[in-house]
Amino acid sequence: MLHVKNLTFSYNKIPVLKDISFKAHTGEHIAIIGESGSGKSTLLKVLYGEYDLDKGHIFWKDEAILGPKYNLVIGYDFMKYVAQEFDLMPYITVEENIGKFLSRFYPEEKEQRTAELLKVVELTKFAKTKVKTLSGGQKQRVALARALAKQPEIILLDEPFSHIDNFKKQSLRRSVFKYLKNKNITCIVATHDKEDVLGFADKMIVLNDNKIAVNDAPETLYKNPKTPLIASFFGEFNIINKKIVYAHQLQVVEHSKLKATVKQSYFKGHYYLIEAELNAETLFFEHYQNLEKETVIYLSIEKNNL
Ligand SMILES: Nc1ncnc2c1ncn2[C@@H]1O[C@H](COP(=O)(O)OP(=O)(O)OP(=O)(O)O)[C@@H](O)[C@H]1O
Repeated sequence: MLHVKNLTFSYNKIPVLKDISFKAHTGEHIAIIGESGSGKSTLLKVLYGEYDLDKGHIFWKDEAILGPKYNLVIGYDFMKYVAQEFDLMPYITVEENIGKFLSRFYPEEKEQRTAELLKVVELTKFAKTKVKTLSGGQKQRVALARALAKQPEIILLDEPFSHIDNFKKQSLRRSVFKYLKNKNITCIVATHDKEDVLGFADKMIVLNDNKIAVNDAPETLYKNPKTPLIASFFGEFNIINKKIVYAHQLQVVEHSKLKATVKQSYFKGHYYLIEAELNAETLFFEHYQNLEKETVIYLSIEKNNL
């Protein structure tokens, strides 16, 4: 288990992370979310032992994770970290990069393991390609596979699919997260993308104002978003009568107290997102068809429609 206790960290004088405490059990998947600059990447780096803490402790099982003041070499064998900037070896092939840290003394095992990981990151076809000729997304996948090569007990992933196109992203995400679960590898993912969280994360930690605002199951937070920051992670929402109402919870009805005027319709695939004006405030709702500008409509809140 990863145990973070009252962690405070600052680069200079002002703390970027204040009094952070949480646990991650073996095999658990924890997502770290928060606005840009909220300290997600910093938290991962600190967990990896890249910096010394101002206060607090980090433990993996019984071992304290310590920063450079105590460790000549940063990092631990049981932990891998995939940063946003991946430092691969450009002049060797994809499979050589992945196999780099695997023992040469067991060539068959090395080959098998490399093939397994190439499959997980969907790069089998590129095994013999030199890394310098790959795209950003392909390089990101090599970095992931390389981190998994010597199976870690815990992996820290910073925006792991940010460079990967939408065609590949869904299946790759499923493949990588399924692999981590099957191997019981604890995984901490910093992300902006709700698709990395919903359906995969056991817990979601929201960083705000340098602290943990909430730490709970994504489903619980989605169904009962206590703050606009949490709701905004899941999608478009409105504040109506001081309550958070997702855009998809509003329905057009024949008559109601919520009378709005359509200002814009955005095609979103299986629905349209409609921007409307209600009491001089902008409001968003989802509708099955396009609505003409200046159409007057009435809305009702379907609280059960989550
Ligand atoms: N090496 C550094 N030295 C000084 N300040 C830093 C350093 N790295 C980050 N910061 C500051 O720490 C704060 C948190 O940055 P961090 O990169 O952890 O945020 P983030 O939530 O990961 O952001 P993003 O989502 O944009 O990647 C920011 O205010 C940033 O400017």
